[in-house]
Amino acid sequence: MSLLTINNLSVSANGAAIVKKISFSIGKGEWVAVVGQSGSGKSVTASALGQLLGPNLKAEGEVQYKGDNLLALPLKKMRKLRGTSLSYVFQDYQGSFTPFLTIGRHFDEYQKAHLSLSRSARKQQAQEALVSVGLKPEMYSRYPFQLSGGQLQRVSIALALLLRPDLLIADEPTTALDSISSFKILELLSSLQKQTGCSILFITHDLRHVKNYADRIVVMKEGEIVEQGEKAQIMGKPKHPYTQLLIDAASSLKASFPLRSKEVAK
Ligand SMILES: Nc1ncnc2c1ncn2[C@@H]1O[C@H](COP(=O)(O)OP(=O)(O)OP(=O)(O)O)[C@@H](O)[C@H]1O
Repeated sequence: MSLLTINNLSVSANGAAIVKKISFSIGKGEWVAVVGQSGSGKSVTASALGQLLGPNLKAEGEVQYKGDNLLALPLKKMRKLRGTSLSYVFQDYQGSFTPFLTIGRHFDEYQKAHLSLSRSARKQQAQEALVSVGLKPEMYSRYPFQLSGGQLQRVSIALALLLRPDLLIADEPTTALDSISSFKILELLSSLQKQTGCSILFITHDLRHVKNYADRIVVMKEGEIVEQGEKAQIMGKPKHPYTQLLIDAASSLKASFPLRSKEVAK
């Protein structure tokens, strides 16, 4: 069953097309990966879904979610949906944190905006969320600069999933991390997806990040979808030469993917 359906989505900057009439859907509980090289329009597509485009960008088309076209939703309603229905994790996790606020304060601000819980219930919920992403509850009192990149990205994921959204949009969440931390984040997302049943829209330029996790793959090039389908078909029998190029690039990079979980100490 489809959770979100994108129909002829286009994004333009001052009349110049960046994303060109793309259509794909995300099923309930499905992990859909959007792959393509830098500049192919992946992030712009992800941002368009939650009305997060820069002021000079214009989106057209339809993004159907539970009977609404997200592109046409009044901003107030869209703000309510962000976090509760669709949530984001970004590559630039550092930028999502205010340096002089503790991790606990970040949770607190978010909880106060969306929930009506007592102070102690908020703290308990936040600490449980930290534990759910493999962090110690004591991290609650730390400042962002006292955490590693991988730990901070885990906090971003805990925050993004706090309100149990239907869809997590993960825009290159591992790009700024070393390969072992990246692997751990991918494993974490996979296990959280199983626990919560959320769908994941995973944006990446690196097909190695896709092969263990995605159900379906959408390949973008210069703002267009050149191919989409089940992972086995795309990886095993790509139809488009560009997809083959991405596969070749991924297999020529002898990095530490895929590692087995037990080889990676926590
Ligand atoms: N606000 C903007 N104004 C004008 N052009 C933009 C804007 N944001 C993005 N672009 C352009 O749109 C194109 C697609 O950008 P996008 O960030 O979606 O690429 P991407 O596939 O996510 O690349 P990467 O993997 O490097 O993040 C690029 O050519 C980019 O320069």
